[in-house]
Amino acid sequence: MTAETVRVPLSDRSYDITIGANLIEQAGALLGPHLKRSRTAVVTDENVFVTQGERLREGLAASGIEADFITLPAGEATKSFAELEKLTGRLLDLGVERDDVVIAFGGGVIGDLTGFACSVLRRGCRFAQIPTTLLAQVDSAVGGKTAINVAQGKNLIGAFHQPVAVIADITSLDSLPMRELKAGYAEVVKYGLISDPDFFRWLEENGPALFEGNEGARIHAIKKSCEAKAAIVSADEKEKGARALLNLGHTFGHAFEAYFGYSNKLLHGEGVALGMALAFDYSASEGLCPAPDAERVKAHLKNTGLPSEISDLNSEITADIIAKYMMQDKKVEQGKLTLILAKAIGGAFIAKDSDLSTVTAFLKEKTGE
Ligand SMILES: NC(=O)c1ccc[n+]([C@@H]2O[C@H](COP(=O)([O-])OP(=O)(O)OC[C@H]3O[C@@H](n4cnc5c(N)ncnc54)[C@H](O)[C@@H]3O)[C@@H](O)[C@H]2O)c1
Ligand SMILES: O=C(O)C(=O)C[C@@H](O)[C@H](O)[C@H](O)COP(=O)(O)O
Ligand SMILES: [Zn+2]
Repeated sequence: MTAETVRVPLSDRSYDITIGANLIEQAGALLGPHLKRSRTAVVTDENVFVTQGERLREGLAASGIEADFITLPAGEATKSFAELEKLTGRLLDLGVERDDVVIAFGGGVIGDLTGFACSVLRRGCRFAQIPTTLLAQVDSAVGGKTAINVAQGKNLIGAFHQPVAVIADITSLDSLPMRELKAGYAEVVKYGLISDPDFFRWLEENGPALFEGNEGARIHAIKKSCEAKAAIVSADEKEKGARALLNLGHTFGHAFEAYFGYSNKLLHGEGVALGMALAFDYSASEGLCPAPDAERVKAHLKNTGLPSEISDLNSEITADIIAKYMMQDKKVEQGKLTLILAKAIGGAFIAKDSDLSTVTAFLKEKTGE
């Protein structure tokens, strides 16, 4: 099967996303043109190192590139100040230079942390993304948002820093646990819900094939997702406008992730799934979206095994706690919430000046308070 390429056009920061099977074996050939010397640092996590590390070492060595691997703990808690400090120290100890290309090899946690470290290392060094989760292949490896989490909220300390290349090897997904695959799928569904009802319908029909490992279905879903994200990012790199649409479900979802302390009680994609369900329900409750559309969204998430109601979390969270975290969202303007709502499946829009008390009342109904 030949590889597909999606371009992210961003003037002098443009890059290609290469999507296909067995690309890790070709990593040296794909990244070689970006490297100024035949040595690189690879940042990864324990699980990826064990399941995929040797493939990458050999894929680089095949082109004469030597790699120093830095292996971090797996999981969301790694997107922290403490790990950032350790990682930048290790990259400096290795003598990584501004013109070097550090490779982020893993899921969104590794990509976001490594990208952020590279944005500040010697005031900015280059990096490439080799995403190994579905979530990272369809979303986090693309677009240049990098960040760590803090107690106040998700991704609150970060920078925009674009990679020089993205290599999405679908065969890396073969070792990914099903729960992670499903969490990543939530971000795929997001693109259908934002602006592509036909793609949402395709997912309703083909989601199961994707989970069963059908290569064609995986490549199609990843390519469609990357095309959608590339179009939005190239039009609005720094989220001054339309890029906020990519945040569908995130103002709610990030609040739940922060409440659970960035633990594996709730994965990012699971939070996004629940957040999108709430965004559609809230839109319906405000008379903005037909109720059957909200029901259809929730049914698809539920059938996939993703959370679609707050009660699915089995927690003591209250509407006020959710609202407190929501107010830390980066889209807040002059003390007012910005939400991504929908007028239909495929009809998401940006709602500035969203009223916190109306949202809190809606959440109270949802939590049963
Ligand atoms: N920058 C962005 O635009 C953006 C977009 C979406 C999400 N994110 C961020 O991405 C993060 C979530 O990313 P994620 O879902 O990839 O989580 P993750 O990076 O924690 O990876 C999920 C789990 O899968 C394991 N893993 C990864 N690849 C594997 C493989 N091929 N085989 C076996 N195990 C593997 C990891 O070790 C980890 O345990 C969140 O922090 C979220 O905020 C960022
Ligand atoms: O790329 C974007 O823009 C997104 O919003 C993609 C999201 O899926 C991603 O989770 C992002 O990190 C959230 O952005 P944030 O600005 O709310 O932290
Ligand atoms: Zn996300």
